[in-house]
Amino acid sequence: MINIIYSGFQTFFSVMKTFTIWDAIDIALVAFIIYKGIQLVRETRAEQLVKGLLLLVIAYNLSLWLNLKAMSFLLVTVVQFGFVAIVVLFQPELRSVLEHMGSTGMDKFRAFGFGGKETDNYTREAIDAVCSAAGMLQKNRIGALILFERNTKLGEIAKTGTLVNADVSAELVENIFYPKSPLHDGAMIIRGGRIFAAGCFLPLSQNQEISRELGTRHRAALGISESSDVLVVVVSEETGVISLVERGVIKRNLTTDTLRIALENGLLSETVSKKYGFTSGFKVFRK
Ligand SMILES: Nc1ncnc2c1ncn2[C@@H]1O[C@H](COP(=O)(O)OP(=O)(O)OP(=O)(O)O)[C@@H](O)[C@H]1O
Repeated sequence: MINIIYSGFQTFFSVMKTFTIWDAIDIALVAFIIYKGIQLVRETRAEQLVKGLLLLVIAYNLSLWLNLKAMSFLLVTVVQFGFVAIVVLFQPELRSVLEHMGSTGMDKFRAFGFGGKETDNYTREAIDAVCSAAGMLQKNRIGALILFERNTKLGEIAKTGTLVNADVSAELVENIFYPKSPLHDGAMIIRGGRIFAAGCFLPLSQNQEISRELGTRHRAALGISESSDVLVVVVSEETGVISLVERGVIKRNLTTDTLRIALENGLLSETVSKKYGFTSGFKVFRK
């Protein structure tokens, strides 16, 4: 036992002798990438996948160590074919992770004061208009689905509806969602503080854990937020409840004031208040 500990120390010190600053940077970089990877897949369907892959790797190494030839052959084959299957099955998650990486880079760019600010005034006006419209729609039990585009472009989604290209005003938002209006069915997209399109069709979320209380309007909001960095405001026709959806997570029962703060935090390059802690850490409503 003492011999083992002694040889362990010897190996450690011989490695440390050749240890340079570049090795430290190398280790720090790998640790950072692993940490970011865990952050990206946490609380997504991919979390289970990563756990499964880790189990496979452990099982493969065990089978090599125990010299179980048939078992290690089987595991290698599973991993090889499994890789292709993973890319196909988890295409939405992989896409979302890559898009998230891209938008995180963009956020950093904005945080240093480049770009973004010139649209803040339009966005602020759009937030005011949407919050005021949400209050009216809630009062009159009129359903609404409003997307605030951020870094992920929603041009393909806009094509499923009608291009509007108008300044945002509370009256126009209310008008579009008025039940007899031709564009009331579907979602409105706000790009750069202007109404870009309305009557758009969104992909529905396939998440089985979404509460059964939530119908297709809310599922559509969750669906688009799973594959993009959009912020979605939903007003329920049935209950008048105002919700905000971001990255597959829904926050329910907002007031127009808490909605405004959440939107400001999520959309403006200089946020006004972090008081409510939105737009991150939402809890998913489960069954
Ligand atoms: N895929 C979709 N893309 C865009 N809008 C959709 C989509 N599916 C449903 N909607 C909108 O949601 C409306 C139907 O809402 P439904 O009652 O099924 O959902 P809900 O989540 O229960 O909403 P509410 O609480 O407002 O009743 C449709 O009339 C349409 O305007």
